[in-house]
Amino acid sequence: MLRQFIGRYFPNKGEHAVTFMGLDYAGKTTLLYLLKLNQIIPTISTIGFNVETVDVPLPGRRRRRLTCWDAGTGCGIHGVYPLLRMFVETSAGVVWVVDSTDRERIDESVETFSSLLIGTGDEAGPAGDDVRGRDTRQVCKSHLRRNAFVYGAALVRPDATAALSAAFEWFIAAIESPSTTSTSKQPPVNPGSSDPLELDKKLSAWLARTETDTPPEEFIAQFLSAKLSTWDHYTHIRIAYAILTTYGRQKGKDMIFDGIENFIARSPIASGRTYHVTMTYFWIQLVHLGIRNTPPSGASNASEIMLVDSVEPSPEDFIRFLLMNTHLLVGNLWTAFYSKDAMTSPEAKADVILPDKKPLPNLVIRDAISRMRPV
Ligand SMILES: Nc1nc2c(ncn2[C@@H]2O[C@H](COP(=O)(O)OP(=O)(O)OP(=O)(O)O)[C@@H](O)[C@H]2O)c(=O)[nH]1
Ligand SMILES: [Mg+2]
Repeated sequence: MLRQFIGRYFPNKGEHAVTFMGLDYAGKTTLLYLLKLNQIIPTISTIGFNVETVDVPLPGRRRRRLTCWDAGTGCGIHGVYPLLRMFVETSAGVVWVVDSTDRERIDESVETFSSLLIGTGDEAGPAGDDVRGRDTRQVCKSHLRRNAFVYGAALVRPDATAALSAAFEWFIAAIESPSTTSTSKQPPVNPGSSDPLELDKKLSAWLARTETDTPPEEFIAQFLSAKLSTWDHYTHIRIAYAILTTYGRQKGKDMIFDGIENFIARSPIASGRTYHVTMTYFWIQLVHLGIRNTPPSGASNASEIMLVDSVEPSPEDFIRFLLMNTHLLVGNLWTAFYSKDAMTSPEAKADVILPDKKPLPNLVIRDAISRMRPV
């Protein structure tokens, strides 16, 4: 089902779709925009995906077009990456980015790579081993089980393109070789990690619901008059999406706060629920970020749209928004930012409190990038 939806909502012109994955701060977004814009741009931790069509360099000044899905870890890697494994299924290949200067986390990167993509977390990294004296490339190589290769590149150096050319030449040959295409479509599932199958089912169920949803205006009217027939996580995400894309953040935010309080007070299907101001704020913030990060439909590829200033998706772009922001399926996503004690406190219920674990992101990289042009 995911494959069909991606094909329909992110159509391409025959180029391969590939996924960039890796630990937080590994350099995925830096790599993506170096390929796209030929410059190092300031990044913030990515939430959801950045999707860009880029012409990757190959030796001899040749180029090859790929659609790259840069999978952000801004909401914590372990809650969201099991779900991303499903996106691997729709990808021709995966670029796993490792920060080779971060010796302390090489093992963690290798273990995460193994457990998510190879499905063998137990036999994965050399846990407890001291990798600091060893070559990063050797550590990574010794754990590769599939058709994979380790390339090194200092992205910030002027000769980065030469290193990337060699890497992408190997990568494209690998994803086009018949022996890899059959296995790459069947990512193994690691039963030990956090419910990938549950998230898989949930995503399929959400996508199926989009096909029978009432139109956005009718849906908003039902919400405001407390007449919706469902009151679950999907409905909440859709309320925030529909209202923010229709009314904008300033007006929409208050409509959502007031509407949810009203709904809980009046609708029998919400009886027993309590209105929670910080939780409502958290989801408004995350949905708003997702909206800002989703290129609207109507252009032939994401890269054309992202370079157009102030174009935002419409209520009809909800499916594209869901596909690019799958972290929103995770109901306890707030635990990456708030401790349980903070979120369940009376103060958090009555008023917005700030996260006590890490700040909510308030800036989207696309805003900065939309002011740049490829060079
Ligand atoms: N010196 C150096 N810095 C790099 C290189 N690649 C990335 N960085 C820096 O590393 C930091 C994190 O890079 P990002 O590209 O945001 O990392 P990411 O993998 O997208 O991280 P998440 O979105 O949190 O998953 C940024 O400050 C980059 O400028 C590199 O090759 N050399
Ligand atoms: Mg990123």
